[in-house]
Amino acid sequence: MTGYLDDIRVDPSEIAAQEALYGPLTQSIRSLIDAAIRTEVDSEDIAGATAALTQVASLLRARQIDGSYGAQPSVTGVQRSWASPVIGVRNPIAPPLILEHEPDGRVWARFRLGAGYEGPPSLVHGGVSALILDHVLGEAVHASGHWGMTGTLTLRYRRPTPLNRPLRADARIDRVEGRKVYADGSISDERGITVEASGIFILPTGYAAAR
Ligand SMILES: CCCCC/C=C\C/C=C\C/C=C\C/C=C\CCCC(=O)SCCNC(=O)CCNC(=O)[C@H](O)C(C)(C)COP(=O)(O)OP(=O)(O)OC[C@H]1O[C@@H](n2cnc3c(N)ncnc32)[C@H](O)[C@@H]1OP(=O)(O)O
Repeated sequence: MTGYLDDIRVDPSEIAAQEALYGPLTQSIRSLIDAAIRTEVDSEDIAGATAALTQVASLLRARQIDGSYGAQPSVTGVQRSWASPVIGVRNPIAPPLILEHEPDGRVWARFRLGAGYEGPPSLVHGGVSALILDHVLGEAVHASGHWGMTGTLTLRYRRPTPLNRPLRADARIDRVEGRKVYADGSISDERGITVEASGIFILPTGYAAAR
């Protein structure tokens, strides 16, 4: 059965080769998203860009996987995350976050969010903060040797989160109660915490714990 945690293994050098191939494409599309939001070129140039992009899309569509990215071959589950909207090497809407893991289980990342993540003018959209915190808390759960679906995610937006400034996300697990793992985290700017999160991640009925 295809499940949440398919574990299909491939050679790490193949993963590195794919990262080298797809990483620059993704970065180029990220830059394109920002360019499209902020461009002020005239209508002729917009029409030209639209035509060129239609061509690029049909080039990429010549051969595709069916449906979503899903579970792909991986040594560690890494490629399962390549379509992630938070860390995905193949997802241009991912900022992306480059996650660091501490020996004590804490997970953190430094990042910046630009024009594509705006909510209130010049500020980060609250749903984007929720997306990031969901993922980073989930990673802390996974780093602790558990895994689970997000059951409940509670956020407290303490101060506005600025666009185009250095930000940091942090997460750690608090405790494990049966199939439920409780995790906490935050997003901070240079002045301190802007958003706090706590989450309950639940191993679904019928699934085995990760390790
Ligand atoms: C994509 C997710 C995981 C994939 C893992 C893949 C690879 C791992 C690699 C890396 C992972 C790294 C990072 C993770 C990245 C991103 C995280 C994103 C996560 C998501 O984006 S995920 C999508 C949103 N998420 C859902 O789509 C959940 C939909 N939902 C369900 O799938 C079920 O609803 C479920 C499973 C939640 C529970 O179902 P169930 O049948 O297993 O649970 P059951 O009823 O038996 O309850 C057992 C005990 O949990 C309590 N309980 C039940 N529900 C609760 C709730 N909602 N909140 C708080 N407590 C709850 C009960 O009160 C009872 O508590 P008690 O034992 O004390 O009585």
